Amino acid sequence: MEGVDYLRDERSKAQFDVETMKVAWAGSPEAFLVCDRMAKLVANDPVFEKFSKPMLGRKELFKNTLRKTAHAWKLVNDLHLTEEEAKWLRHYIDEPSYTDLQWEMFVPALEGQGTEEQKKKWVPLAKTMQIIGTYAQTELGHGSNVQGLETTATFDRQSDEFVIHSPTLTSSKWWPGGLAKVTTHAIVYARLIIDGHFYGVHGFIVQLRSLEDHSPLPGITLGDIGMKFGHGTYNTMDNGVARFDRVRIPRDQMLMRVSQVTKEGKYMKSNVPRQLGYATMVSVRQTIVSDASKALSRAVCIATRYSAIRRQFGSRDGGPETQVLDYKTQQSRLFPLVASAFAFRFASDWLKLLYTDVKQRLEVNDFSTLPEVHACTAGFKSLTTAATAEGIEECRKLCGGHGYLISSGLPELFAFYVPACTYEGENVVMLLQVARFLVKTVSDLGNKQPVGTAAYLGRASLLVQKNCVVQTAEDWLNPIAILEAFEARAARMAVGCCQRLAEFKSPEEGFAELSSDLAEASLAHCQVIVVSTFIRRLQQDIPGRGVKQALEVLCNVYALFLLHKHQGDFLATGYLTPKQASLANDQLRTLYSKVRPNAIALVDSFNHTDHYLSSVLGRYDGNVYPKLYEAALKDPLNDSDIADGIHQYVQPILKQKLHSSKL
Ligand SMILES: CC/C=C\C/C=C\C/C=C\C/C=C/C(=O)SCCNC(=O)CCNC(=O)[C@H](O)C(C)(C)COP(=O)(O)OP(=O)(O)OC[C@H]1O[C@@H](n2cnc3c(N)ncnc32)[C@H](O)[C@@H]1OP(=O)(O)O
Ligand SMILES: Cc1cc2nc3c(=O)[nH]c(=O)nc-3n(C[C@H](O)[C@H](O)[C@H](O)COP(=O)(O)OP(=O)(O)OC[C@H]3O[C@@H](n4cnc5c(N)ncnc54)[C@H](O)[C@@H]3O)c2cc1C
Repeated sequence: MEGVDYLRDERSKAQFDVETMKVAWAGSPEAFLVCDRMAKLVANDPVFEKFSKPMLGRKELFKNTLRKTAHAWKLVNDLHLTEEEAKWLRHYIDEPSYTDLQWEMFVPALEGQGTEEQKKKWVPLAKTMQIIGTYAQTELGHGSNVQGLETTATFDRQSDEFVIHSPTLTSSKWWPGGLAKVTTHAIVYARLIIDGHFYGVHGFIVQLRSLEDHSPLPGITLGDIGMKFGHGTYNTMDNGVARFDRVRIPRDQMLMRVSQVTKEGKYMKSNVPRQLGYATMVSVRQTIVSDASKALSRAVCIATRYSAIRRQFGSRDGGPETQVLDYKTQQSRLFPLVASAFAFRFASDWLKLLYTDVKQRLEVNDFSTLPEVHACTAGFKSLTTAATAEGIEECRKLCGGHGYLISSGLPELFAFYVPACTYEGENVVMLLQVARFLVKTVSDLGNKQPVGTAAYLGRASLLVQKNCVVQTAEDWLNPIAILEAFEARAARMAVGCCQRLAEFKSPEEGFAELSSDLAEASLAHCQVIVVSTFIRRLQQDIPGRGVKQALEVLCNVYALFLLHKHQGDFLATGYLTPKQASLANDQLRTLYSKVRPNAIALVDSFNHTDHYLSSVLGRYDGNVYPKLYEAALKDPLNDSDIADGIHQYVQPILKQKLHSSKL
């Protein structure tokens, strides 16, 4: 049999209806149709070809992306695509570009932090791409500590302008996407100074380049920050540096939803919290969670298909060898990642609802749920990006040596993905934000009953006393048992940290000293929410033959895999006995056997095109070896039998006269 037959055979074993699972993955029939249409539009358009990318130099990579982005914008207009469709189009083109910043950060920052008047002026310009903007917050010297930014915006009462200035080398804006060569405008975050007084960091709309000839405006120095990790992925993007030498902008270009500066130079605070200035980051963190499920689904699709084709050992009497997918070790590394992709997908759907709700509330100045939403977006961002980055690397290893080839699609996916652990809030820094929320919630338990995602902490006194009642491996299939185990572990970790915090001279000192434990407690809290979201999703109506059952198996795999991975926490906090932890692992092994017949169908449900996967190993048709060979032959080194440099550098060595008899 060939790879093609192996996958056909695997598909015939599926115990659920793949077409309905595709809809469950996409979120709704409508969402499925949009994704499917956009994926095919990109896959069938030769402009979006990407197999030649690994061979391109930096300048060609960048220009190639400009060309694709221009073509995409033409399609958006010619085909009258909606914003949602255009977002999917960008996603499937699969190349970081300035438009990511334009649509994911510049427009949301204008919409979220601008006044009605500002939005009326700037948003239409941005949405029609008459201006192209980026989000210029991070500096050479500070990224995580936003309040530590050094760029200044000094109000000049006489001219009714702000003077944007970079006073030090470390105040240079550093990293913003598109800043180096493309963007005409930026939201520049700077310390506001009026009459020598500092009023904190605010966003300012600054024009960077002439709209006539694209040259930097006077006083502005722009450049690229250099090549980044990997080759053809983030180097398509011109992440940039900007320095401002007393650049003047009109007063009405300070984003004034949160606070205003009057013509007279009076600083006025609205009745909105200053954290609203961070709202764009909350919005993007939410998108990043959704992107995690997409990136992980892509990696596991490649690794699962290839694992069904790859055979090693186990041949008897000349019969076929064992598919590596049948090895329990392969399953125990791969299936939890398949389950995680689904878990993150459902978590991101739920987070989107939470975010939509807070957005509506913020519009009518209801800020009550902002701390919880901030904690959730920050925590989920951290949990999902860390797990996805690790998961992609695991998938590379699951593909053995071939996983290291660029043609496997995995090295470039990894290089593209890993910065997600850093941008939009470094992952550990984000967990510490969750920790602040947890400590506040637990410390306030006597006065205030927690709600929403923290509601379980309201039962903390009970959860720290109760013990797990599981007696058999089957008991671990009960969602109530699973959820209580996660809640008890998280509550015990949070309460334990709070008790120890009280032993320090000051809360700040305690927080700093216990920050590792607090980050672990935060992760445990986020896992409660992801697991409970998966469980709740399964309580909804899920149509299609066997779809719900297949998802139930994955939900249990996800939860019990986490329980096994973190069993140290579960045991140390005393909720579980070693016997119960071991029963969970027994159940996990049984669950892997249930995933096995559905493995290929599950990854088919992601509906990824071969173009999107850009992987010879993950091809839908399974024709791996001939195509791997074909891809190798296309390498420029194979253009001739005698490569450049052989005559010059190798032959002289081969033909040398040896002088020493010892050699
Ligand atoms: C690929 C995916 C999708 C889109 C792609 C788009 C673009 C392409 C890819 C990458 C682009 C990348 C862009 C960027 O990276 S932009 C730069 C992002 N930078 C950061 O994320 C900086 C992280 N740092 C911070 O957010 C803050 O400095 C930090 C939260 C760490 C600290 O804030 P602060 O200095 O104000 O101090 P605190 O005293 O800790 O906070 C006060 C108070 O406010 C609460 N808080 C903080 N942040 C928020 C928020 N966002 N919303 C609501 N509330 C917030 C905080 O918890 C404190 O509360 P309390 O404890 O009650 O006092
Ligand atoms: C590909 C990419 C694209 C980007 N795009 C943009 C963009 O468009 N616009 C923009 O403004 N920025 C952008 N950034 C910058 C990005 O937002 C920052 O790099 C990020 O916020 C992390 O900040 P930092 O680099 O200062 O890291 P640091 O904060 O210096 O982190 C270094 C280490 O210190 C630790 N650390 C920091 N603070 C604490 C603390 N309080 N407690 C414990 N540990 C701590 C971190 O955990 C980390 O291990 C981008 C970055 C990348 C990689």
